Amino acid sequence: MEKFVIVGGNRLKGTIKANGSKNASLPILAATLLSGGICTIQQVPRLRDVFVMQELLNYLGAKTVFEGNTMTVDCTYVQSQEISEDLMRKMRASNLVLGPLLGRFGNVKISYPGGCNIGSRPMNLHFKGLAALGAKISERFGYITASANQLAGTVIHFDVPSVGATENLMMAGVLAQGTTVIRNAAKEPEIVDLQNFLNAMGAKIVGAGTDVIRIEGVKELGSVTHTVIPDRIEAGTHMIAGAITQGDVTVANVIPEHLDPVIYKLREVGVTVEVGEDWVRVQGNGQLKAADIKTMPYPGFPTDMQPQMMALLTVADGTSVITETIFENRFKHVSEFRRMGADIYLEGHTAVVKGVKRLTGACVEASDLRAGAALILAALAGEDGTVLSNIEHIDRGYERIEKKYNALGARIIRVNS
Ligand SMILES: CC(=O)N[C@H]1[C@@H](OP(=O)(O)OP(=O)(O)OC[C@H]2O[C@@H](n3ccc(=O)[nH]c3=O)[C@H](O)[C@@H]2O)O[C@H](CO)[C@@H](O)[C@@H]1O
Ligand SMILES: C=C(OP(=O)(O)O)C(=O)O
Repeated sequence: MEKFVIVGGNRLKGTIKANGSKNASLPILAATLLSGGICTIQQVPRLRDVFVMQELLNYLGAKTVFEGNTMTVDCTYVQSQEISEDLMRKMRASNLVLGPLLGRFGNVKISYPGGCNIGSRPMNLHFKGLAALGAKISERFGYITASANQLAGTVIHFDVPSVGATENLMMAGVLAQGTTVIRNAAKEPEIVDLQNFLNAMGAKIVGAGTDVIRIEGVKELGSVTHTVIPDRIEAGTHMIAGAITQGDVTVANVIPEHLDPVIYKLREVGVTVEVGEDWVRVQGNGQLKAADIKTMPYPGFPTDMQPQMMALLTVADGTSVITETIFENRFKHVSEFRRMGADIYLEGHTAVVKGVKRLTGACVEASDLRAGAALILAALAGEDGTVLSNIEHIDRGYERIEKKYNALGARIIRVNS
């Protein structure tokens, strides 16, 4: 098992480049299953979840080549529409093959996906939407079977805006007969990227980025080359690395608008943030001030940045209130922060964080991807050394994060023990 040994106390300085977005790459790679040709996807991050998606595509009969950050996917000869439980359990985003396989082949059998333990993460909205398009859905022994001779467009209204359900429904709707309308759709930038990818393949979708998405069904989809958008969550994590170490960090390869919720919150906390065309620069200004946060669907403050922002607020002057509204179990990092000397009171969906002068080193565990990233940030600002275990969670979403931070002056060693 690998661990990180982190020596805190160094100010991070310099430029760090964000990779392509994990959460945009995964649905786009799943969407290649809809193509009768070869798709070339650029700026794909080399992450554990992406490798799992590649394994999934190969398992289904696709031919994939992943060189550098470009993945070529040929789904011409995809045959299988049934996926083993072992493979499905490797990540949450494996559920994104449901829509495209059903749309193209009219038949799919998968088990429930795995993924980070941050909440119950049901799939009822995916199933309700697909059933509204005419699919017959059944569940038996943990397996879900969906079938339809021909999906037919209709109006779907989500109870809550779900990113994954919006993506699955878009991918199922592109080859459906007639028009599919998704109301109360999720508005995340990764959904806009998926729309752009599908449209470049020949789909007719408008409205991604708003809460109404309209899809005119087409007969087939072709080949395309597409560049994935930069990862706003990775970029936001690096911004906090600059802020929490009172450093001076420029994050390159970003779409600043996607970072607005983080930029405005960091300014409220007293951090200087300069915004360029495709970069942001973060400078620590001495004292950090408390601020309240409520996670919300985009363009609200992202739940995927909540643990990292909590790390920053543990050392801010005053009391911050953090409310998690998206996932009911996304506070597992709190007990680990406490081991590092943080003063946090937890009640239900709310964490009350009283800032302390400094965190101390400790032996802590990453319970999930962003909790792990947040513990790195806390350790960078802490006194002494921290040993962080379960770092395989972090490798799901960050490509060699220790290498990037060490280039800015951090001291993080990956050890095997
Ligand atoms: C690969 C990927 O893109 N993952 C992101 C995606 O996850 P994911 O797509 O799984 O998250 P959703 O947007 O679906 O979840 C949002 C909320 O909807 C609920 N829900 C969802 C589906 C459903 O059928 N029924 C239901 O009730 C969930 O429990 C949650 O409370 O969006 C989340 C919310 O921004 C992010 O944290 C994840 O990083
Ligand atoms: C929760 C996340 O991812 P996933 O939905 O793939 O578990 C995340 O990226 O923070």
